[in-house]
Amino acid sequence: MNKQPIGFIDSGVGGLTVVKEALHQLPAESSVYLGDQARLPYGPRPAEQVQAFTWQMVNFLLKKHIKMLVIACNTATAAALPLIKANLDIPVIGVIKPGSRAALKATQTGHIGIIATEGTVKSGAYVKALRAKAPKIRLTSLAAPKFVSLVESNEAHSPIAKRVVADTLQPLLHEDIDTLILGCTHYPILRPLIQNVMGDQVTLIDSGAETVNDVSMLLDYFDLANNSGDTPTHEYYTTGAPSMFDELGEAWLELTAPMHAKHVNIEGEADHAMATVPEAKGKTIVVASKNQGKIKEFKTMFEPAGITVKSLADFSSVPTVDETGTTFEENARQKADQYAKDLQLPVIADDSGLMVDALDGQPGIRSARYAGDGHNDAANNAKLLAALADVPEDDRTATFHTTLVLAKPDHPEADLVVHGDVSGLITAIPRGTDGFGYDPFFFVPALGKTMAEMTAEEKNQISHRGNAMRALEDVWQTWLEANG
Ligand SMILES: O=P(O)(O)OP(=O)(O)OP(=O)(O)OC[C@H]1O[C@@H](n2cnc3c(O)ncnc32)[C@H](O)[C@@H]1O
Ligand SMILES: [Mg+2]
Repeated sequence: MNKQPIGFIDSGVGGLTVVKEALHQLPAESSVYLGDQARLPYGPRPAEQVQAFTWQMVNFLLKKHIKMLVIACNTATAAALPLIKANLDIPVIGVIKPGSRAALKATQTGHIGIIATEGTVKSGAYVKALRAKAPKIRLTSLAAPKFVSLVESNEAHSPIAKRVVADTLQPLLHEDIDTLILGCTHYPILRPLIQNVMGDQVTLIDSGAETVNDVSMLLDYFDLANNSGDTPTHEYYTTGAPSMFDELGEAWLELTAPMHAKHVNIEGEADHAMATVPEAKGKTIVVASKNQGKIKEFKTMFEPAGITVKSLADFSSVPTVDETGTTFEENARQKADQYAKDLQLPVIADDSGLMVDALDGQPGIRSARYAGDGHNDAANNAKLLAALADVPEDDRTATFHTTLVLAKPDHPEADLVVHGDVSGLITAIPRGTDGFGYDPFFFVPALGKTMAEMTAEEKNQISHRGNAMRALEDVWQTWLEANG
C-alpha cells in the first residue's frame, strides 16, 4: 500500500487524456501533473533537447515524492523512456508499448496507421515496438505536427481544426488501414474529427488511455495501490499560463470544481539524472534450474540488459525443491518462491511441458519424467514416438507451454507470473542438433523447421519461453530494480 501520488508529465495538456482515464480506472489514486506548456511543442525538437527537458520535469516531480512516473507524452517516451527508466528506482511507464499492443489486438487486416509528432515518427519508436511483436505487420506513419497547437490554443472544436484534420489525414485515406494509433496524447482531444475523416471502419487507438491499464497492473505488482480510504488529491502544474491550462483541463476532464493549476519554472531543475541507482546495474538473477538448455536461453534474454545470470548449478548446497504441484504455475511458483527464500536473491523459475493433442494433452506437467524419473531426453523422446506411432502426420499437433515466475525473497505475493505457448507438429524423425529436450521433434510449420534446427535467436522469437519472456518485457526490469 502506498498513498503517494502518481506523477504524469507531458509537453502540455495532452497528457490529461491519460489522467482522464486514470481518474476513471483508478479513482483512489492521487496524482501530480506537470505540463511544459512554455516550451511546447516537443515534436520538432532534437531528441537530446527533449531528453533534457524531460529530466527537468522528472526532477521536479521527484520532489513531490511520486511513487510511479507516467511519461504521458509520446515524443518524450520515444526520446527518453529507457534513459529515465534506467536511472529511477520507481516504476516508469511510457505510452508507446501499451498503444502498440492495443493496435495489434485491434487490427484485422494487419495494416496499422500511426499519426504522431515529427519527433515520434522520426524516432521510429512505434514501428520498432510493433515490429518487435509482429515482424510482418504493415505500417503507415504520418506526422501530424499541427494537431498539438490546435489543441493547445483551444481550437479543437473550431472550423479551422476540422479543415486541418481533414487535410492532414488525406494521405491515409488511400491506404487500407483498419486501425489508427493516436500516437500523441494531444490527439484524443481531436478524436471526433479524426474519426469523421477516417470513417467508422477504422478503429482509433488512444495510446494514453491504454497506458492506464499498465499503470493499474504495476500498482498491483508492486503493491503500490492506495487502499487507505483517504480522499485522493490532484495537483496540476504548468510552466505556461495557469488560466489557459485550467480552461482546457476543466473542459476535458469534465471537472465540476476548479482545477487551480499552478505556474512553475523548471528551468533551474537538473537536466540529467539526479536519483541514480547504481546498484540496479550488476544485479543478479538466479535461474531455478539445472537444465543447461534452459539456462542458456535465459542468459540470452537477461545478459544484454546487464544482469548476471546464475543458476542452481552455482549453488550446490541449496536443497532441491520438488515439483509436487498439479499445474505448471504451481510448480513454477514452488520453485521460484523456495529458491528465492533460500538464496535471498531474485529467482526466475519456469515449468514447461509438451501437450500433444492426440495424447489428450500428455505428457503435460509430466514432460520431464515422461519415461520415468531421471530426466532423460532420449528416453522421453523414444516414449513419445512410440505413443504416436499410429497417429498420421497431420494429427500430430502439439503445444509447448511455459509458465514463468519471478520471485523476490520472502514476498511470494509479489510474484510476477506469465505464460507462453507455441504450436507445432511432432515429427516422426528427429531433425537438428541445437536446442534440448523435445526440440528435435517439435516442428514449427511457420518456419519449416524443428526447434532443434533453429538458431537460439530464431527459437527465442517463436518459442513458448520466448513468448512468456515477452509478456514480462515491460515489467521485469522495473520489478528487479525495485525489489531485487
Ligand atoms: O530443473 P527444471 O527447470 O525443472 O528442468 P526440467 O528439465 O525438469 O524442466 P521442465 O520441467 O520445465 O521441462 C519439462 C520437459 O520439457 C522439456 N523442455 C522444456 N523446455 C523445452 C524446450 O524449450 N524445448 C524442448 N524441450 C523442452 C525438458 O527437457 C523437460 O523434459
Ligand atoms: Mg521440471
